[in-house]
Formats: sequence, structure tokens, C-alpha cells
Amino acid sequence: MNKIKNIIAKMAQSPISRGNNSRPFTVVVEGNVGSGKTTFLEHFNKNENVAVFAEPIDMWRNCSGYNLLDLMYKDPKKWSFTFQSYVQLTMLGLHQKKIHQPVKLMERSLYSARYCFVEKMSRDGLMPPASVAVIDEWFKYITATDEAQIDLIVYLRTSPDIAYERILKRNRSEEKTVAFEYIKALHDIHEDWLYNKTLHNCKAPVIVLNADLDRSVIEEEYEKYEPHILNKKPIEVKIN
Ligand SMILES: Nc1ncnc2c1ncn2[C@@H]1O[C@H](COP(=O)(O)OP(=O)(O)OP(=O)(O)O)[C@@H](O)[C@H]1O
Ligand SMILES: Nc1nc(=O)c2ncn([C@H]3C[C@H](O)[C@@H](CO)O3)c2[nH]1
Repeated sequence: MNKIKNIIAKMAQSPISRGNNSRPFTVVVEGNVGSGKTTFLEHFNKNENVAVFAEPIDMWRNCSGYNLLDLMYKDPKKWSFTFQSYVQLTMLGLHQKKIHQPVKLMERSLYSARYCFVEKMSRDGLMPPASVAVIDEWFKYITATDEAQIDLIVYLRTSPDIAYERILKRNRSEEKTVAFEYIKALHDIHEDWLYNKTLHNCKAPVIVLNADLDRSVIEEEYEKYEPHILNKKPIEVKIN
């Protein structure tokens, strides 16, 4: 039976979706706080065929003069809905951005905002169910259109302790109150979403990179998957 499944898989080898001529091949890089996403983007930013979009953190730090990221970390119960509403708006803006390059590479996405961060706030009782419901209605409305289609997820998979070590070293002012337990919990949610695949059905194929590797060797890890990220090589869809 497995043999037949594998033959079908091979026949259907054409990748899940390779974008189309009206839309670039869209790749989102996902991972815990401190997993090295910015560093990953810098590697691909050198490629003229790739339009790279970092997380709009500067917009979150200054929405009409308000630092919503700081407000959220300081009092998540009070500010989670405000912050996540703005995350959803700003990430939609990046999903919709028109580019002339064949490949769009985004740091995070509407999907991790909803599936990881809102999920975590909901589980911790920091966002009331009615607020989660409103965020979720917006998320479902937007993702029912083709405004936020993605073709590939790159998961920078880190051990929570290594991610936390990097956060402390980077020492971002708003993250001073971030505890290891939060990073551990975010790691578990990313694992369920992108590795164990038990949280939401992930339609786009996922490439998992070992992001624990130190900066001195991690470029080789990036280069291993460059053909897939540049849409030069289809992702083999494994049928278990
Ligand atoms: N492979 C690596 N080895 C060692 N240090 C790294 C590595 N990748 C990133 N760092 C360092 O860890 C810190 C976090 O990296 P980076 O900002 O790329 O993470 P991030 O995933 O973008 O974080 P965030 O989700 O908070 O934006 C930075 O100080 C960066 O220099
Ligand atoms: N609560 C919450 N919801 C999000 O959708 C979200 N996306 C990113 N972040 C936090 C992680 C880093 O501190 C910092 C930069 O990634 O912003 C988020 N926090």
C-alpha cells in the first residue's frame, strides 16, 4: 500500500503551489523569539530575485506615537487585543505588498500571529475569549481571500534555552520582562504547529532548519535549502 502511496506522491510531485504569474512565490520564515529570523533574512537579502520583508516591529513601536510592543509586554492583559489587532493589520499590509521580484520572503506572517501568539495569550487568559473571537473572525475573513497566500514555510527550529540566551544577549528593551517559561511555551506551540503538525492544518509545505547552529556555520544550513526557497526545486510532499 505504501508503495502505491509513494508512486502517487511522486506523480503528484509538482509542488503544492509555486505561486503563479499574478503572485510571487511567497516564503515565510517562522520561529521562536531569538531563533535567528533576522539573520536568515540578511542572508537572502543579498539575492536580487528575493524581496525581503522584516517584521514591521518599528510600526509596533510607534503607532501614532504609542509603543504598542512595550505596552503589550508591560501589561499584556490590558493591551493584548490592541497589539494583536495592529499586528494583524501590519502583517496583512506586508502580505499584500506588490513586488517585481519572483520570490517574496517575509519574517513571520498572519499565521504565526494567530496560531502562536494569540493562541498563547488565549491559553494564559491574557486575552478574553470574546477578543480572541474577534481577532479570529478577522483572521478567517482575510485568509479566505487570496490576499495572504503562502507557498512555503521555513521553520527555524531552536532549543528554547538557546533562543533565550540570544534574547538576553540582544537585550531588546521591550523584552526585559520576557521569562524563559514564555519562550519555552512559545517553542512548544511552534513545534505543535510546524513540527508535530497537531495544531491547525498547515497547508503550505514546511522546511525545518536546525537554527541552534552557531552563526559561524549556519549559512551552510541556509544554502542547503536555497533551491527550495528560491523556487528552483519542488518540495517533495511525503505521504506518511
Ligand atoms: N546562528 C546564530 N548563532 C548565534 N547567535 C545568533 C544566531 N542567529 C542569531 N543570533 C543572534 O541572536 C539574536 C537574535 O537573533 P535574531 O534577531 O536574528 O532573531 P529573531 O528570530 O529575528 O528574533 P525576533 O523574533 O525577536 O525578531 C541576535 O542578537 C543575533 O545576533
Ligand atoms: N504577542 C505577540 N504577538 C505577535 O503576533 C508577535 N509577533 C512578534 N512578537 C514579538 C516577539 C518579539 O519580542 C518581537 C519581535 O518579533 O515581537 C509578537 N508578540
